[in-house]
Amino acid sequence: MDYVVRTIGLTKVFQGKEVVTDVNMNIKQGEIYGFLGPNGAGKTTIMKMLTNLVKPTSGEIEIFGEKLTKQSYHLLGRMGSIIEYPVFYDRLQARENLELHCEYMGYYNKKKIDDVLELVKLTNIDKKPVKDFSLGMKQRLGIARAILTKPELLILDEPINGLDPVGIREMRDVFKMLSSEYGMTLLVSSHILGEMEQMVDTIGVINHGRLLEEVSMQMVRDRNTEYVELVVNDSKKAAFILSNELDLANFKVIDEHLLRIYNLQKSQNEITKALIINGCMIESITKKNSSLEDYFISLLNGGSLHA
Ligand SMILES: Nc1ncnc2c1ncn2[C@@H]1O[C@H](COP(=O)(O)OP(=O)(O)OP(=O)(O)O)[C@@H](O)[C@H]1O
Repeated sequence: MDYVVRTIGLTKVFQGKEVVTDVNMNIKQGEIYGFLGPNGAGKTTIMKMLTNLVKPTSGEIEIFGEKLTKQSYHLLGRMGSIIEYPVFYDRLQARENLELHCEYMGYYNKKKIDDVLELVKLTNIDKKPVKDFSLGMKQRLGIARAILTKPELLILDEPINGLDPVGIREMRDVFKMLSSEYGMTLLVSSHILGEMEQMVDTIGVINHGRLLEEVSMQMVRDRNTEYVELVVNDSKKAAFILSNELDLANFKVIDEHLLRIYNLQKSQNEITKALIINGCMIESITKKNSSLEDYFISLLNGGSLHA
């Protein structure tokens, strides 16, 4: 397996406080890797270590198979990033900011500037200084700048912060396109699960500086089974009917009124009928999906992701 990023025991201590602890993360070539965790979990600090903005206290970082050191300018040149808020020359226009970035990076191709502006859907911006941009527009401009030199690895800290739902969808499409068409590898952080779940291939869940889980999104989806929720007057009685009359075994009594039936092999009609005939009163019967949110929240020990 080719990994674009690997960290081994990555740890950071700020003023005696450990904010990143023994993180071993693995980002595969060409994937979109999502970093999920509440504010203050340590996402930004890890991203800063990956881009040499912060020095690790201990542990190692490998990027493109090479160990990252203070002198790794050649590795940094193959990366693009926005960490925390993108900073621009506020009184200049978007295009002027991008031209300056090209010069700074030793890269000049005016055609590319139009391409990236179009890609992030920043239009009708001529003559407007960046200081008049909305937060969403600044995010788009930041992404345009980060992809201008076609990096192989793109690191984006909360890139969809400040975007409206349409903007979020557009950015998601841009990220997917960068990964599928340009083979770019992306590391994207967010504290909102809903933003991540439709976009990433692998998710790394981080809390209190620890990587709690690194798992493919497909595996997470497979784990989330559908079930039928039954609200009845007497769940013990209902359980008896389900197993004796309908031969069902895969259900769970949650409390005295609530049951969940997994891997349903009978129709809801059959269940309702059997329960009623046998004298059990049904208040409701609903098909449900145990949400991804439940899964991640249980992972974070009941702590809310929306800090
Ligand atoms: N330069 C610093 N000096 C001291 N403490 C710091 C420094 N930078 C970050 N921290 C602390 O490290 C912890 C992790 O912060 P970090 O910004 O990495 O979290 P995060 O998951 O990115 O959250 P956010 O989304 O709020 O940026 C926080 O408790 C923060 O206060």
